[in-house]
Amino acid sequence: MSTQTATAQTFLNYVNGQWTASLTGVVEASINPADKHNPVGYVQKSSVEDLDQAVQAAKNASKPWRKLSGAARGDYLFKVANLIEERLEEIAETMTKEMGKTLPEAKGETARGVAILRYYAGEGMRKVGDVIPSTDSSAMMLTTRVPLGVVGVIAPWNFPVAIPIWKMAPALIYGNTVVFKPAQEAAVTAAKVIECFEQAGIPAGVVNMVTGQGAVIGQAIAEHPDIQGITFTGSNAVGKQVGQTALARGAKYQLEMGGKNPVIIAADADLDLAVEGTISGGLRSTGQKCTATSRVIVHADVYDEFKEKLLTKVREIKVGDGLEADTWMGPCASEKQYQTVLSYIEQGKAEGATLLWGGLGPSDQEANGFYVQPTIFDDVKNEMVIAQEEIFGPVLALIKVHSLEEALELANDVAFGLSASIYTSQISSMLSFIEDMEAGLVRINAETAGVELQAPFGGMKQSSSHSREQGQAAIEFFTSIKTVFIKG
Ligand SMILES: NC(=O)C1=CN([C@@H]2O[C@H](COP(=O)(O)OP(=O)(O)OC[C@H]3O[C@@H](n4cnc5c(N)ncnc54)[C@H](OP(=O)(O)O)[C@@H]3O)[C@@H](O)[C@H]2O)C=CC1
Ligand SMILES: O=C(O)CCC(=O)C(=O)O
Repeated sequence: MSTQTATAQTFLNYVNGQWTASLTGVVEASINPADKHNPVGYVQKSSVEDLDQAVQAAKNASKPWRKLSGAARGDYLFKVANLIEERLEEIAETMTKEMGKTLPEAKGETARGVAILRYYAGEGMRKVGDVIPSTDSSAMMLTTRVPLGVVGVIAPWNFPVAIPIWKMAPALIYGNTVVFKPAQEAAVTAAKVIECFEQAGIPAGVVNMVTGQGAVIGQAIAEHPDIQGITFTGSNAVGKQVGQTALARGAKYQLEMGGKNPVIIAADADLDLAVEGTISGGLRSTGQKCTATSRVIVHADVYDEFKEKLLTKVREIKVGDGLEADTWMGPCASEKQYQTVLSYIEQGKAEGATLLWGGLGPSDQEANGFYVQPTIFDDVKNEMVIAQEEIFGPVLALIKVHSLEEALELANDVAFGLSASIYTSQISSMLSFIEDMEAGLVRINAETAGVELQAPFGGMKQSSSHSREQGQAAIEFFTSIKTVFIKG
């Protein structure tokens, strides 16, 4: 699994049931964004040859795994869930050190991973098909489902436990084997999750992990002729490339990408609740959620009051190392993310938006970590870049409107359609919002983030490839329907 050096551990790939060093012999440091001079660990910078070995192992393991009963596959997932639960504190602490979210958030996410595993373990005992009347009265017609074969999982760093699990658990329960490429940024956390699969005794080759650069390992997954399905979460640019590569060779693919999620604050909203939801939706995890609130569309009648209440609460936010008990918001996950956020803040100022609060890293911590203060822009116009592009940082853009119709028009006037929320007490406004909002997840009097594992999750427009993950919806991606006609 790992070797100890004087400073930090080195984590290996997991291929065919063995912890294996990359053929390249090259490792990369995984940086702690709150303490950039102390790596959390070293991970393999693998080559396409390493990936080929993992795919071969997954291919070899495919038939025996597919032949197991769903209940037997479920038993393995229950064991993995128990092992992650036993190591919850350690895994969550690694996550906080590796990508910066606060320890309570990391613990919550790890517990969510456990719950997802248990949910899909149970799926092994649920129905997979229907009986459909045939026009031939002496025949029987039914549907069953078969796995795709080998599934490639390309995961981001922002939910390093939950996202890989919500892709791997359904892949496995429906009989697929897996080659997992975590984000290099969060590969130590990923290795600890994979250790739990190993400890659960999952057969060799059923789950494999290869770390390395996205442009090398991720691209090779998209291109590999022995990978039949690819599930991806990350940026739009990379997602579309993965989708096009998969389509060109006839592989199935699923993409979950960006968002530019609005919250609408109606004139009749409970403003305290709306402030709470805007802060939690926009700034938790340092705004690094695809479901994070980034546009705050407020009715003119309550604009000033809402703004004052929001400012009062945002001023109280303590930014710091996510391991410290009094920290509310951790650093950006990486230097790249930090630079991206700062450049969007500069762009907002240059475009003429008014910087109400934040905009800089707290100076005493800056030298050691990638900190950005929670940031609020006022006087934002929908055509500004900060109102159109995903920032993936703790930046809120306030936009004033004069009616619900105008709010909905602006809310929909972006390329994305992942999540959206409204704060209102009027049923008619709720109904208009549900009907007219172009988003895969619409939430009333609740923040834009916060996905429940048993419900379908995915976006409209540029936010996804239009499939859905999680809950019962996952079966649609991870299986193919086979229609069976039996004539006696
Ligand atoms: N929807 C979401 O939840 C997420 C959205 N994003 C958005 O993307 C922006 C950039 O973040 P970033 O981490 O660079 O996102 P990426 O899309 O680059 O990364 C997501 C995953 O794809 C891999 N990858 C990178 N390049 C390729 C490629 N050519 N082919 C296949 N896989 C590849 C990455 O590997 P590696 O990182 O190891 O190189 C990682 O595992 C963020 O600012 C945010 O806007 C980012 C993360 C999650
Ligand atoms: O809001 C959530 O709970 C999930 C967010 C998510 O899926 C993501 O950021 O990729």
